[in-house]
Amino acid sequence: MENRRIITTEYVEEDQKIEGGLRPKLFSEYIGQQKVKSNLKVYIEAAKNRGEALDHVLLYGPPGLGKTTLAGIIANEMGTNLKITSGPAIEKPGEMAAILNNLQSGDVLFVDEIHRLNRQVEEVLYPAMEDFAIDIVIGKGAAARSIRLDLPQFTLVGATTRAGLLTAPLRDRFGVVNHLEFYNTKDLTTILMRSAEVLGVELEAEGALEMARRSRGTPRLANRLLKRVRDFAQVKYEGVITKDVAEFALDLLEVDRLGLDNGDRKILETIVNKFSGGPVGLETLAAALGEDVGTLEEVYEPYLIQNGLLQRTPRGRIATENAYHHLGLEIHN
Ligand SMILES: Nc1ncnc2c1ncn2[C@@H]1O[C@H](COP(=O)(O)OP(=O)(O)OP(=O)(O)O)[C@@H](O)[C@H]1O
Repeated sequence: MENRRIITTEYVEEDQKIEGGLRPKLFSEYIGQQKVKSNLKVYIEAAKNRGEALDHVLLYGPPGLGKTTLAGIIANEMGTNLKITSGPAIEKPGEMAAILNNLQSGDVLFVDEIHRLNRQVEEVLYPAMEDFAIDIVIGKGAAARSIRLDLPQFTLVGATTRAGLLTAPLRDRFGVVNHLEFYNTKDLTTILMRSAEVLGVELEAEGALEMARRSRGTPRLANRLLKRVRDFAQVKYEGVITKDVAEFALDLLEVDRLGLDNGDRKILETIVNKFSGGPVGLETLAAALGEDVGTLEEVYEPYLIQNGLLQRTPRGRIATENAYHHLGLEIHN
């Protein structure tokens, strides 16, 4: 789909420049997600009191909601180190064994996109998570034997866009499972005000509110929009982001009042125009859009569903009445 660069909630290169300094390091700086925070605080406190590593944590939810950030906070609050890797980056069981073997006592190992680990690599994790040990096979054929290597206590923090994508044996080994939700406008406004302060941008409350509304519940996107609108304000409006500047810039970027971009609207329009409003199966819809099924389901749909624009039914996807209103279309039954 065209024009995905700004609105995509997935990590893109330009985020690297802005995210470093903005990433909260402690719970006190991490805005929103109250349930997740208070849940984790209790477990961290208890683990610290027992002098043990924190139980393994699974974080799931759409991209850009702060899973990596939370893993860093967990390590900071536990007073340990964070090691970061991802499912697709580890191809061989030996690579996973080496990573585990290099951990220090209490370390937090963050595995992003953990559902994308291949089966053999995943199997290395089972004894590591359960008994803090790895089994290494030495020799071949009839002479092969397995030796067990002890590991220090560590905490695995796994992140995935959908918990349902994990195999049952892996999912069962997480003691703490947390779902990250889209942020509300108030929390996003606070995040934007904080980011503006860190970046030294003059942002008026109304401007922040306008951007928050259009950030599709996602801090990563809020920060990216802030940077785009800041550039705009610098060139045209003496650097101050007012409500008018925010509105003008976001309209220009074709991010609408619900935070939808051309790509989102195209999904809804396709259901309406090509499939009479649905129901249409996910794969048929993906083919009609020329989009990957997984991306459609994990990245685009959650926000459209959350906003009552799209419904998932057993017979397929349906564009809701709200979607017709939002697109300015009439419903033909
Ligand atoms: N609760 C929060 N408060 C303030 N800023 C936040 C919060 N959550 C995330 N952010 C900001 O959003 C950016 C993106 O967060 P992060 O990289 O942790 O997302 P993620 O869920 O790990 O995404 P992905 O799974 O796609 O890697 C961070 O750099 C941070 O600046």
